[in-house]
Amino acid sequence: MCGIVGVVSHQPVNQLLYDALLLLQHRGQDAAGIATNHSSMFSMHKANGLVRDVFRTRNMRTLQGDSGIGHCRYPTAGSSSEEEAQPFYVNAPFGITLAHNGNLTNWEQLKQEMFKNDRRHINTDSDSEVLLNVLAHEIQHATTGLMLDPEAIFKAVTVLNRRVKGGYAAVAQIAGVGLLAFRDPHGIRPLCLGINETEQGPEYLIASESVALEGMGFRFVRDIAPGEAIFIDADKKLHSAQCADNASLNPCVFEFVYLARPDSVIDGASVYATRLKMGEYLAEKIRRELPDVQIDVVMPIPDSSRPAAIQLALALNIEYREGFIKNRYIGRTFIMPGQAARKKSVRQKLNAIPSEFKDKVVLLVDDSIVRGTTSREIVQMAREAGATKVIFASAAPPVIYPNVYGIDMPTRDELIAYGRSTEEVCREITADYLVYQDIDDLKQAIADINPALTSFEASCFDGVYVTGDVSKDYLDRLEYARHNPKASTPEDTPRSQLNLNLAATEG
Ligand SMILES: O=P(O)(O)OC[C@H]1O[C@H](OP(=O)(O)OP(=O)(O)O)[C@H](O)[C@@H]1O
Ligand SMILES: NC(=O)CC[C@H](N)C(=O)O
Repeated sequence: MCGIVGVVSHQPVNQLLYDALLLLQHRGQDAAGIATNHSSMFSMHKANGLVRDVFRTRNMRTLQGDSGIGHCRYPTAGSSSEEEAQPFYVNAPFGITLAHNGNLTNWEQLKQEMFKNDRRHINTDSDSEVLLNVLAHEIQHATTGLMLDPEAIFKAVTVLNRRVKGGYAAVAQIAGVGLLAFRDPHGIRPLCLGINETEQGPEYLIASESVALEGMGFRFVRDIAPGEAIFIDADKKLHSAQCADNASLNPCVFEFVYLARPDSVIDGASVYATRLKMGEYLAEKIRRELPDVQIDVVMPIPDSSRPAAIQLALALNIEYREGFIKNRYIGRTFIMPGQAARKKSVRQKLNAIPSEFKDKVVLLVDDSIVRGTTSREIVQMAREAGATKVIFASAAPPVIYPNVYGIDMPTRDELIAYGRSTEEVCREITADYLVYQDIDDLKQAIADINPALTSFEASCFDGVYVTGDVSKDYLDRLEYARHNPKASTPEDTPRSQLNLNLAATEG
């Protein structure tokens, strides 16, 4: 779940892209990058770090042009090395830069195809570099001569959508030609379009979340449809086309649970409103499951669980208090690479106010329990602060399957609920009671806000992979690669493993 942004303006766009990335920082804290286009030249700067640390004035000065793209990264494929920071660039055809949010499930197979059939060299283990090369190859094929019209671009995206599997929302810029944005045919990752009417004509901003449009003074126009591509040409004229054979909307439920900012609206549903609803449904379950437990106070684990906790307290008519204070200078711990960094950060990030806990039965509400790093520490901290009983409630169901579409939960053994009953997880996190949201209630909480949303990508909870290419073998291989990082590149992967992968992705 990286943050992506693309803009076509009448003014220099460097500051606008920087500010938009700051608004998307919660989607990726590992690396950031901007590429701008000035006539037929690109300028690019990218590095590991937060947006505010990556760009210095001298870098900003070099980012010239009135259109460009930006990215903040949370790695899902490859590594967190600087070479894999985005945007990526290829020089042929025309010169293209690309920024991608999501994860391709067949990137290794595509990488091999690119090399063997298309003679394209891919220099990293990033699936996003593969996506760019597929796009470049298909644009090359769809074009004759030096003219590149919207029809050829949409044809290229149509073929790309047939070749590429997984979750992807992308913005790409073709040097001197225009800005392209596209969303995968299952509509897993979000992408929306905004407009700013000026005296010189309209300006367009495309971003992962609506918060980036509003924050930059653009008016939200609409979400980009699954399988749709939008192209804004050099004259700033917008073209759009459906580029998928069988498009269907299956937004990722984890965007609503945790990833997105609450003030964003994704696919017609306010993230904040869906989190309130999650709190309501969770309250009903607590009422059913713990009818005899006298709870004194409801507390959120800041930040993401706050709306659910507020509404839950209201529904149960229990006092809502903030017992944990978050250090606002520590980033989001779930999206940090490495378990050691995550563990250390929980206590640095959250501190308890003892008077709020002393001699109380507290109900702690979190948006989700993934590895259990946060909940384990938090329950202990609540007890140390004087709570007599600690009840833990999760606004999302148990996470038991890996996510392969852009959230870094790749191996089952990292997930605390994998292979454990609710009682066993409760024991692991040392809580007195543990209540998880039901999956149907989670989906309903989102559908209550936008009834047009009838299907979701909820694989980490229900094991249903909407792209249809993720088999048990595939997941086994992913785990093997995760546990044996040296063997994770196709060149180093044992032959048998590679065959397994190709069979899994073809099947
Ligand atoms: O079970 P775990 O693996 O610990 O993951 C779940 C936790 O991680 C997130 O917190 P984070 O600090 O990332 O973000 P937040 O401030 O937005 O809640 C989330 O809100 C949970 O508290
Ligand atoms: N979280 C994401 O969207 C990651 C994008 C891409 N797969 C990467 O690892 O850079």
